[in-house]
Amino acid sequence: ATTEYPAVTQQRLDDAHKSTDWLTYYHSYGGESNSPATQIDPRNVKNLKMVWSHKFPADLTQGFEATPIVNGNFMFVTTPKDHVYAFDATTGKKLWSYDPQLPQIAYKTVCCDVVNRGVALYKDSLYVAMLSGEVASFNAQDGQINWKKQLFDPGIGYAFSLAPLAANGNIYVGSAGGEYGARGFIAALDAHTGDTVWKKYTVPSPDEKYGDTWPKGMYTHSGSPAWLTGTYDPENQTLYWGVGNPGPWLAELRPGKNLYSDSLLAINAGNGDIKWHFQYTQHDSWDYDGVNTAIRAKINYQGKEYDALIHADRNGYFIALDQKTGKLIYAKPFVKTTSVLGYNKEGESINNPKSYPKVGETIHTCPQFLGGKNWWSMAYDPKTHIVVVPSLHACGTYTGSKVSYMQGLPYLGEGFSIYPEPGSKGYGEVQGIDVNTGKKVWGHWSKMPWNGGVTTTASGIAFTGSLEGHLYAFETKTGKVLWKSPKLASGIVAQPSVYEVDGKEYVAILAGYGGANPIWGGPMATMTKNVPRGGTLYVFSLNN
Ligand SMILES: O=C(O)c1cc(C(=O)O)c2c(n1)C(=O)C(=O)c1cc(C(=O)O)[nH]c1-2
Ligand SMILES: [Ca+2]
Repeated sequence: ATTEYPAVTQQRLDDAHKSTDWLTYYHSYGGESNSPATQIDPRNVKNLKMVWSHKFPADLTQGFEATPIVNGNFMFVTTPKDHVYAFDATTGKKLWSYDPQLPQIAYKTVCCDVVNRGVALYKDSLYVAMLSGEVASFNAQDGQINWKKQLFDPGIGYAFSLAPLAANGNIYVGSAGGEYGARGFIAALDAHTGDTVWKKYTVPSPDEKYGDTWPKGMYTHSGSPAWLTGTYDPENQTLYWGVGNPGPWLAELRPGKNLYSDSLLAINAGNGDIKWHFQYTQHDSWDYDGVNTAIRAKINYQGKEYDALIHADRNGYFIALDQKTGKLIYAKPFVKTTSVLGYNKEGESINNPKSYPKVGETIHTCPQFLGGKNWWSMAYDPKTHIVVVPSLHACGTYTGSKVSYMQGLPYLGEGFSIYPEPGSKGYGEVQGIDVNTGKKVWGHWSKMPWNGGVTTTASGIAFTGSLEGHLYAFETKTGKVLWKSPKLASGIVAQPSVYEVDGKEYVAILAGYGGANPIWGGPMATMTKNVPRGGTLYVFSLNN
């Protein structure tokens, strides 16, 4: 029976890493995507059975990318085109749903499918950011709208694709639009009223610090979006938020380091001030968005303890940074890397001059633009100090072309193609990486790309789904396949969530192939053309 909605207090969010709910995008503020649940363990996981499923309207044929968010026995998911659904997490009974019926213009400047990655919860409310530029607050219990705010006009270059982050009375969002030259921003809205508390552009204006890392006048159409949810340290109220690719893609048109493109920002959550930055890729010409999650982790590297941030970058490096200073601890390639050759003592990327395309010229480099890993959440199990990373082994060509900025139109100046990384056993590899060394300890290969996010549990399991449509349970420590679900109705590009209600543990996953790969993947997309489309939510549990 559906009960009263339990308020998501700040205390519950601060303690979310210890919770068997799934209250926030990465389960916890630290970004671990690691549940303390242990009822499903490596021995009994083979007995998992589907307990309920929900098929979404058949006209939603795009990518289902949301992580199911669970509070008590309420589960919330979003679908392509920003529909919101609330279910009873134990029975699948639909409690309420909302279709914003976005106008066509809302889909105009969306680079990589009309996706939504999920909701944020705070107190009695639920928050969604939409492709149209709206951020909306709902009563989580019944779906009544509290407020709606428009942060930008649809169709001019911006979109929201991310799940918002809730902390200390604020709702944090970041913009997409790197492929349209839309100058990126991160904003804090008052959770109660929706009023903007602060808004910070990711590219400084000429009079601000680092404004001189761009040619004069370019900052107004500089890309550098912030399209994935950041992580957070509640103790010193610092956000760790990634910034995407600079615009246009063709670096030749914008001499300089182009800060803060492809960087991690440590941000004062109260006022938006930048405490430090680390630029993963300077002067990017390959769409190596630096938005991928930076997980807070205690590591021991070469005999020294660090409060670190660990991150698998699009540029192919697995990176550990010092949380306090943003200084580089290590950077180790996890796929073949020929654009960025390494990092110097100052922590600057050393870029291969031969990997820069010029107008009318073609270069080959690795990884290609979707990166060694795209936005797909990795999961970190502190007990084994292993992080499980969905990686992509692909290289490609880039050809430079002339481009000028036009509001609302693509701003690339490059054409591109994709081919398999020479010598690799497929496009996809789920990797177990020991954060104390930065080195791979196991790999599970697949011919097709692996675009599913990962969730680990305290019992030593890593759950993640394949494009073939199977949810897998790997042993976190060894990569051994412990269980594989029957083939689901579509391929998986979302992250599972794990939760308990009334002492029973469940695993939830959205199947519904889509996202960037089928749109931009060329031959890599062609090999996935038989993956059926359409979204279904599946929930598994032990039959006891
Ligand atoms: O620069 C940007 O603003 C931006 C936004 C997004 C997005 O919002 O989904 C993607 C990308 N870039 C991108 O480069 C990319 O590879 C990508 C993949 C996906 C996806 O959902 O599968 N989104 C995006
Ligand atoms: Ca991009």
